[in-house]
Amino acid sequence: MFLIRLGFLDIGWLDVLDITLVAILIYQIYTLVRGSVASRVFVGYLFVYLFYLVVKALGLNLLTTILEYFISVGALALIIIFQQEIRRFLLLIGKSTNIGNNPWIRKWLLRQPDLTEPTTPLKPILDACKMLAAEFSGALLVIQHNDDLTKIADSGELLNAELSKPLLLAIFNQYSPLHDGAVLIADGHIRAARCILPVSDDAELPATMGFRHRAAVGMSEATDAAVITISEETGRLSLALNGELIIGITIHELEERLSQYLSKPRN
Ligand SMILES: Nc1ncnc2c1ncn2[C@@H]1O[C@H](COP(=O)(O)OP(=O)(O)OP(=O)(O)O)[C@@H](O)[C@H]1O
Repeated sequence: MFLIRLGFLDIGWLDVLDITLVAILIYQIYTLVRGSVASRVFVGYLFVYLFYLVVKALGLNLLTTILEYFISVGALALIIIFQQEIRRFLLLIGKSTNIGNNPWIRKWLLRQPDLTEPTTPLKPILDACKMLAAEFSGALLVIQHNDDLTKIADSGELLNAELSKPLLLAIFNQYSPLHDGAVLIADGHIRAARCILPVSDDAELPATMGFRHRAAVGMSEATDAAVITISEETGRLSLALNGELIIGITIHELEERLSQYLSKPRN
């Protein structure tokens, strides 16, 4: 059944639905890559594709073949260039469709057990953060969740020490040889210090945010770890989760968010 007839074009309900869905998809991709270097690549690729459609419609066979080859190789290149954006996009979909995160649904519909306390005790971390923030000591703390962070640990100095507030304070003391970079915490242990984290190229981060904060966001984009930063300049605490940075979080809020985020199902 046709909805509109535009000259030789018959547009039906399905075509309208198709065009709307493609428009929403392109808009979502655009908002994800907006501001980054990848956005220029995205717009460039879109233009090449539109040019290809015109060339094909005109019946220019040689140019169509060349562009087809370019577009198919380009699709592979796009996946590599947009790694971070694709990951963010899938995480977003995964998060918004993960009904299993709702405690009521977990318990009564999925018949899954309750959530346990995080495997890493939060008290030493929170106490250390409070003190470091009060002293304006810069710090970067990565708390492992489910993803394997061996590569990150290997980029720094392996410690495998019991997690404690005094040890965290000693590491982030400005005279400590371990204070630069990030500390990696997993299963109640400080696995490593001086770790190097991936840096985010998110153009929407405030210009005042330096590399410590960009590294926190980058790490939370690339993995499911929770990352805490303490600013050396302002003493402000921030928390990065799934690529989002919560700037100027209070200790109380930090505790709530961490214990909720790091809780795992009881076996
Ligand atoms: N990629 C990274 N991985 C791990 N640590 C990093 C990384 N980039 C920066 N850092 C740490 O952050 C420290 C401070 O960096 P910078 O001053 O650029 O950050 P900032 O976000 O402005 O933080 P602050 O508010 O504390 O100044 C560096 O000395 C280093 O210890």
